[in-house]
Amino acid sequence: MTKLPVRKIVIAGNWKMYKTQAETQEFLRGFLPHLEETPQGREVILCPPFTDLSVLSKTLHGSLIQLGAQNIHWEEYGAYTGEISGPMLTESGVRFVIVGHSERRQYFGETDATVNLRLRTAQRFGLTPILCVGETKQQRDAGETESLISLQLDKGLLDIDQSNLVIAYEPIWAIGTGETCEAVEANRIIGLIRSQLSNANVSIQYGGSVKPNNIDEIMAQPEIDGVLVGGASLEAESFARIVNFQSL
Ligand SMILES: O=C(CO)COP(=O)(O)O
Repeated sequence: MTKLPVRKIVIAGNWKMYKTQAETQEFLRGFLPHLEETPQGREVILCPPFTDLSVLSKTLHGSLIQLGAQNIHWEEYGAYTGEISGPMLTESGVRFVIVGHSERRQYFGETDATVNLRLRTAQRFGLTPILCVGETKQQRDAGETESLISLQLDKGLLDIDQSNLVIAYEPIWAIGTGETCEAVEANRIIGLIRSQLSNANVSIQYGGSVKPNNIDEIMAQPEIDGVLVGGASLEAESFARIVNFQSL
């Protein structure tokens, strides 16, 4: 199957809880020159900690990079210590927001229901949510991968506009472990995810130990439209190699 041109290539760096503002400036000095070689039509997104957003939005103005956030609360404002709202993000130049990352589900009590609320709110404020789904090693070994992901999609995507959405398949056992899901297997799961969507043109990423040495093979898969990168997005040279992947 050939990739339809309407499915955008979306490459995002999830910086998690890494990089001060000074470290962010340093990263940009090394990274930005590489974007001159980036082929047209690739969406490049950086999702830094909140404190880096305004620095980045000033520096990145006019560049190819779009800004993403790592969380959004479902209320516009209120007594929600530690949370951040849609208007705060859009004011900082944010266009995308990661929702339902496995680290939020695992450590911060995120459920499919709260994921759905956050997705709705992101869209309400004109942001494009990146919904993360994926199974643990235990669930994979028990043969539950397909049913678990199907449930995450069913509940997460309730009443969500699929024309303004990115999905990331991130098998939890492949995150930060150096153990990548085989490209062919990631392609299979992403195909299954697509078959459950009402809009077949949603861009679907793979995430989990994406590195310069496996990016070309991953992006050669027909169902995979991009990547969500953790560790390898923190270093300018390695993220540049990923963004400038070569088509096989
Ligand atoms: O969680 C991830 C991106 O959201 C993946 O992290 P790693 O690339 O470090 O495995």
